[in-house]
Amino acid sequence: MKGLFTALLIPFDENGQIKEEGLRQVVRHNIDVQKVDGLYVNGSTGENFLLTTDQKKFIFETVKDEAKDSVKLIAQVGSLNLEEAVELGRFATELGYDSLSAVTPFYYPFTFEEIKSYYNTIIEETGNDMIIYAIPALTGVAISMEQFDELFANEKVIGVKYTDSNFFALERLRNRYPDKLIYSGFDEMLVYGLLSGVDGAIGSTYNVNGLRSRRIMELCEQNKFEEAYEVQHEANDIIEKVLELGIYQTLKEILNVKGIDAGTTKNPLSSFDPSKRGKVEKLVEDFNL
Ligand SMILES: CC(=O)N[C@@H]([C@@H](O)[C@H](O)[C@H](O)CO)[C@@H](O)CC(=O)C(=O)O
Repeated sequence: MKGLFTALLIPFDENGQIKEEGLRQVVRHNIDVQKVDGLYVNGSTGENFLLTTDQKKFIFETVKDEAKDSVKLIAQVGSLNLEEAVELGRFATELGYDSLSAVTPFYYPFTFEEIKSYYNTIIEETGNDMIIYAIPALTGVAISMEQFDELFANEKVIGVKYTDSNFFALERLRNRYPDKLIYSGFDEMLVYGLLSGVDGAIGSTYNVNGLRSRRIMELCEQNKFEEAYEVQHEANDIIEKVLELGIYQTLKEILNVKGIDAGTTKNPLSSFDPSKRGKVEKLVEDFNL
């Protein structure tokens, strides 16, 4: 379960329906061209929180059918509706997903006891492993070291997708839990995560920049940190432009420019502004995406 995982983009049509053939093309592109080690399915990048339960299930099913056992598969099942999270967890587990993941419950000011109960319920009801999806910037939920102690006390909690810029906390977590899986969640900080000893990375830009990101990982493994940092600079030139133009819209447009049917985003997310297509074509050319 170590290595480079793409947070999968999901192609939608103008009516918000999933484009199955496009989804299969995006899966194949990640496996065959970006050569990732795994896919993180129905995460933020997959616009998960805009979908119906049936759409989430269709995605789990289609991705598994296309990927088979060629890469590791993590199913993000987090939901404010715990019954839905359990239903999705059972469904993905029966499909053979290697682990579940779930975002910390958000919106309401949940206590840590409520958050812990949420994770333990999903694990008890599914029997699968769990990777905590911690993203304080979007959920407002920060997990303390002591709280990680309690979550990691459940041996089925195998790790955390650490999407935060607190590298002191990351270093302390790595030091405290050498046997748990820690994934870097911010692609623009991949090299710092690797320096902190993460076991892998999960991110959106690997849909289009997986090969360059793998290079950063390889250089860090070889202790060639200056060279790794140079490649991170290139990756961040791409990420800066992608963020400026709209992250998910632009990542999909890069794939569309390359002839992969990545469709569009789902309402209420706005679709890509076609007047900016020239900027995307230049990005693809300049960085050999
Ligand atoms: C909010 C968001 O999209 N975060 C991305 C990052 O890959 C992010 O897009 C990237 O670092 C650019 O900021 C991932 O952490 C999200 C992720 O793994 C997911 O799709 O669940």
